[in-house]
Amino acid sequence: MAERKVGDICGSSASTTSDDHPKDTLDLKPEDGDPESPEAQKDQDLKSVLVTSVLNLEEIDVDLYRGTHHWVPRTQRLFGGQIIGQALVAAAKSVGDNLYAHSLHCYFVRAGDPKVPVLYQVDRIRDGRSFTVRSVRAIQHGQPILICQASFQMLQPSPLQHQFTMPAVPPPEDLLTAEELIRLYLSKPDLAEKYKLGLNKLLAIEVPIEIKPVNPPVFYKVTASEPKNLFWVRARGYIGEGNMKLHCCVAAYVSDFALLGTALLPYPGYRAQFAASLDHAMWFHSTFRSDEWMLYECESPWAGGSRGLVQGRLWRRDGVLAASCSQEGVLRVKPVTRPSKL
Ligand SMILES: CC(C)(COP(=O)(O)OP(=O)(O)OC[C@H]1O[C@@H](n2cnc3c(N)ncnc32)[C@H](O)[C@@H]1OP(=O)(O)O)[C@@H](O)C(=O)NCCC(=O)NCCSC(=O)CCC(=O)O
Repeated sequence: MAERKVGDICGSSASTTSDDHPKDTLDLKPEDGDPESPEAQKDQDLKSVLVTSVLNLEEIDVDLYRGTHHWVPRTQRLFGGQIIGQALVAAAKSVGDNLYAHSLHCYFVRAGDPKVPVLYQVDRIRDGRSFTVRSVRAIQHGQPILICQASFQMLQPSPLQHQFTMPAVPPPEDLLTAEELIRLYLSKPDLAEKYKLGLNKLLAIEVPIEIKPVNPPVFYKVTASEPKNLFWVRARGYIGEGNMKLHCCVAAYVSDFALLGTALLPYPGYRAQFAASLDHAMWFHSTFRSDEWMLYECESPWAGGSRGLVQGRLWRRDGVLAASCSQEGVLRVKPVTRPSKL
């Protein structure tokens, strides 16, 4: 598959500036303009696999694209965030540079099969004066696995602007990554053998996202907590200024990671026997860089009927609310059996 510049993956480009009004820029150019320069090559080497692989769809026909997989959860059903991110890439292909993704709504209707690619069929629902809407069916074995609607808007500033306040948390520089935490636990001399296997399996997972939990879990120590979680997240590797639509696609991928588990936090006596996202909705509020640390604030306001509702807010480091998401998932649990103390 030919290497593509960041700018053309979503078919348009708009710089991700810190102000609220991204300026149109040309497609991403290596800093010194010489694509063969060591700096550009370094960027190319460091470029996030999310950009070079996961979100880099192959065009099969008009409004028909094919996506491949990079990382698959141990459940061996496709990661929901991958399907959402690829669907948004497909939707954005036929949307102009002057329009920005502002929301998406999806249903996961069948489990994705990691053994075959995913086809994305785009339906151009409407191109309005200010808003443009696309509908996308993610298809495998001739059946939809995801149905998604995405809406894009022209920039239309307004005097009505407000947001919640970003939670006060330590900066990412003061925290450890998930990998560093696992290595720290593995270094404990008294760690039971049975835990080492599980932790090493976690280390081996090549998730294209870096995560720094704000309140690091104490592995294998089961205590109930509120259904709330905070962690710093960013795409692994370099994406660069590039294309705001692409950063929204990466954020869509990131937003589904570790979100549903928030609903399980109050129930340490249970473990998920069957858990899967049923739907996912997302709203994009301002420009941001998905390859820079962002605070992901997750909470679950409700659970019941073998389902859990979880909500997330992605914050820029400067306190600007970048995106919000909501998701309901099926949560079928069973009691955790612990070895008897006797
Ligand atoms: C949600 C479902 C499963 C609903 O379909 P159905 O109604 O036909 O299925 P169902 O009757 O609910 O049964 C689904 C599975 O649950 C099992 N099942 C049924 N009742 C159960 C119970 N009381 N306790 C435990 N398991 C039970 C069934 O045996 C079946 O397992 P078997 O299938 O083994 O027979 C489907 O719409 C679907 O798969 N949608 C896609 C969900 C998805 O893939 N989301 C994104 C990935 S999830 C994600 O990304 C989260 C992150 C991550 O995965 O890490």
